[in-house]
Amino acid sequence: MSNPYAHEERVAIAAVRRACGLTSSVFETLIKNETLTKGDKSPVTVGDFAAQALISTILHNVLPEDPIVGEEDASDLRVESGKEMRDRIVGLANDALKAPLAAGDEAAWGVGPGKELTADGILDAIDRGNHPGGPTGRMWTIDPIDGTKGFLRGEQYAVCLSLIVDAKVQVGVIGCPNLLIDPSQPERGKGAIFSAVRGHGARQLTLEGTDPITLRIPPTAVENLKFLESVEAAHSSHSFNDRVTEVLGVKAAPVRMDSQAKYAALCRGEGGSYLRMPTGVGYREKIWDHAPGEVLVVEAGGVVTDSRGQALNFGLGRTLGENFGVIAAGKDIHPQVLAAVQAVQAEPKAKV
Ligand SMILES: Nc1ncnc2c1ncn2[C@@H]1O[C@H](COP(=O)(O)O)[C@@H](OP(=O)(O)O)[C@H]1O
Ligand SMILES: [Mg+2]
Ligand SMILES: [Mg+2]
Ligand SMILES: [Mg+2]
Repeated sequence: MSNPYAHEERVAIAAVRRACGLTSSVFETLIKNETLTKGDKSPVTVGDFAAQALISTILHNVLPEDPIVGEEDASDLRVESGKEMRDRIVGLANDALKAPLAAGDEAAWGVGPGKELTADGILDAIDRGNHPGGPTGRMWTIDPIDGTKGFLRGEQYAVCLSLIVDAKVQVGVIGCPNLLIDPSQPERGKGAIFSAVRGHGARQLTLEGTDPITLRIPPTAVENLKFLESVEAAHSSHSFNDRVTEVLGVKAAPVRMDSQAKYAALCRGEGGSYLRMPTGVGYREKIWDHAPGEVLVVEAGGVVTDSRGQALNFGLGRTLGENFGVIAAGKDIHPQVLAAVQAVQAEPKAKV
């Protein structure tokens, strides 16, 4: 069967690629007062807002009926105190919209020389990401910069976009400007895009859209895996992972990496398993933090569940609901990792 989402995938790759150009150039010039702290104390930069405006504008131009679940909203930018940041974001988003057409782009998508929006147009584009999510219909998720803390440290981050249809992720695209194209050939440089369509495989491309490689998670013995985990101890429990590592007899230390680059790394054979268990503060995982990664891993031959062994539910709204953690791994070892997680949970003093 031919790829039913070929058009959506092409648009998503073009939007993510353009947004990766924006975020890379923002990083070079980011200055201290260009970051806000949100209500949940997490950072958001001019890059996050501008990249969401850019991706949302392209989606709206190409697929105007599709709702968008975006991480950011423009309320802090609409007030007088937000003027300086607003002006900078409008400039950045318009520079990215106006940038020359790259391979795969079409002027009809509202990009290329001469394509600019007013400040209100940019703020409205950000706020089109206000869809509440839910169990039915089509919707896109945008995480314009996933791993904002990694972005600010100059480490890993990812531009993440997915199409969910009736609660199932059908298309996932993850752009990783700081990830090596090929870890075994560092001289090839950094910048990769990962893309998957349900039932139609997972691929890696360069940021320019060249050199496609099909992704397959290679089989690995459980004792040889290296868990992938967040850098930020507040985002998932490092001590829980340490206990799972002991229970499984895994020798290697975990690999810490920000953002959904972890899902991408897993797909090309790095690590073997991504474990994200809650820290116990009642945080609910957001759908945009997992939707593209889920379809990517499944299409690369892996399995993604929570700690009950159930599939993640993308139909509950903007979050995944009550937090039972996330376990992603190759098909062959997922059952063993899941069993070890459940064994650690059952220990009298589970270090969750
Ligand atoms: N207490 C918490 N527990 C789990 N995830 C959290 C969290 N606080 C924030 N996050 C999410 O963790 C994401 C980053 O994950 P990672 O640690 O894998 O890089 C953040 O995405 P953003 O950076 O897009 O805000 C944010 O949505
Ligand atoms: Mg954030
Ligand atoms: Mg995120
Ligand atoms: Mg983000």
